Amino acid sequence: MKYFSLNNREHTSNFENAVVRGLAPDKGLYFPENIDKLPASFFNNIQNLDKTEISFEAIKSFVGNEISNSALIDIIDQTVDFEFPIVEINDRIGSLELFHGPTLAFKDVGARFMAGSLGYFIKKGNLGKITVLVATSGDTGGAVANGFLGVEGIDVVILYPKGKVSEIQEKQLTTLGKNITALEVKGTFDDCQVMVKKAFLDSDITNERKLTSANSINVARWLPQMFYYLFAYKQLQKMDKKLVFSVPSGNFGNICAGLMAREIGLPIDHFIASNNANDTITSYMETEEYKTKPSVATISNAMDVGDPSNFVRILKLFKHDHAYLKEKFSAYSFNDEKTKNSMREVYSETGYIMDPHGAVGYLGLQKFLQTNPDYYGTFLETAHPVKFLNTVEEAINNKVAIPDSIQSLMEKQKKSLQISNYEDLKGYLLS
Ligand SMILES: Cc1ncc(COP(=O)(O)O)c(C=O)c1O
Ligand SMILES: N[C@@H](CCOP(=O)(O)O)C(=O)O
Repeated sequence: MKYFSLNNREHTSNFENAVVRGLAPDKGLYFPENIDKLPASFFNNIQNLDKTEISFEAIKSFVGNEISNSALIDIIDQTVDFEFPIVEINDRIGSLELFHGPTLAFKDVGARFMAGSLGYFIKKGNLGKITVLVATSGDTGGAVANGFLGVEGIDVVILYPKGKVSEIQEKQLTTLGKNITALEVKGTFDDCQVMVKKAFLDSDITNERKLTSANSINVARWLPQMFYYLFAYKQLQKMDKKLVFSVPSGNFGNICAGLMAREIGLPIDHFIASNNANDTITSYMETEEYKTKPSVATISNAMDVGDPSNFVRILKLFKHDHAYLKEKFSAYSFNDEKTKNSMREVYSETGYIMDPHGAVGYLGLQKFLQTNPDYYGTFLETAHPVKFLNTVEEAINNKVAIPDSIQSLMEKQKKSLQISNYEDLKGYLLS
């Protein structure tokens, strides 16, 4: 499959090179040249397909013949070896739980698929050592650390904003050691993301080290996030209403993967980007003017993003047609108080515990359904509530059971290096 840079159509790449580079040489995000629709027979037969078969059909045209079918199936098998259930909240709303993987957040899918693909290309070719640079506002870091731990030929360097991730998130990305290094940045997630993108264009660094990204800018991190929308559809196919998904959004990679799943034929009528106080896209939908805003800290910290990377891909998917975008895509923002209230209400009414990100997704869905009675809605529960223990326990006024894996993680020693600016990052990468 051929990809091109969204900054300049002339910059093209195959899948392997897009994965190995992360970002195009002009700093643009890669986008597939062709998007093939899955045949109607795939959806008619979906009840008879398992997770690996569904994922393989969805991704194979994006990979082309660059990974052999049997290797691709192995990578997918290892990527989706946990459950993706939809839990009913009421007769109009379900929660698609994406937190049953090893780091308890939806990022495990993309991180594992990318680790498998990059590992395959390293083994096959003569690529030498690769440094995977990643910026995280909380969950990507842990998932990438876990997915790439011990992968031959890869060093991982994770940048995270100091004091702005939860205690469990920080432990997940700072305690593994081996080929994983965590850099604690004095600043916001957006600062981390800017530094990562700058490093790709810095020839002093790229002459010394081969760099790629494990953020959703990388097609191998972004595209497999389509899988769980298809798994969800398998569970929802029986519904006799139109379907809408509400996606708690920060960097917009997750919702953009859902929109790509729709593009390959998934019959989802509408998508909602549910945001916290970081409302760059909510404002864009009202004004049609894209104005980045400095990110503000919220209780749904992994969505504290002021300049979401993937929105350009969404505009491309909608061919820059604002009227078409508005018909199929809504964006709403909610503050922390509303988020906590919804966690409390849903818990007291149903006993279901939402994490703060899922709660923002729930709020967006609730708002949409108020004026759209002919839909059945699913919100994505993107992380396990235990990852935000204090916030959740305070909101529901009750204790959350802590899994054994988290108990032992909390006893491990955090190891990180402190950096303040780009020069510090450069110094580290050249050292
Ligand atoms: C728990 C959780 N929910 C939602 C998001 C937002 O997802 P995206 O950045 O793909 O919009 C993130 C971070 O990516 C997250 O970690
Ligand atoms: N919320 C993310 C931010 C980075 O998003 P990504 O999908 O582009 O990696 C996080 O948890 O780090």
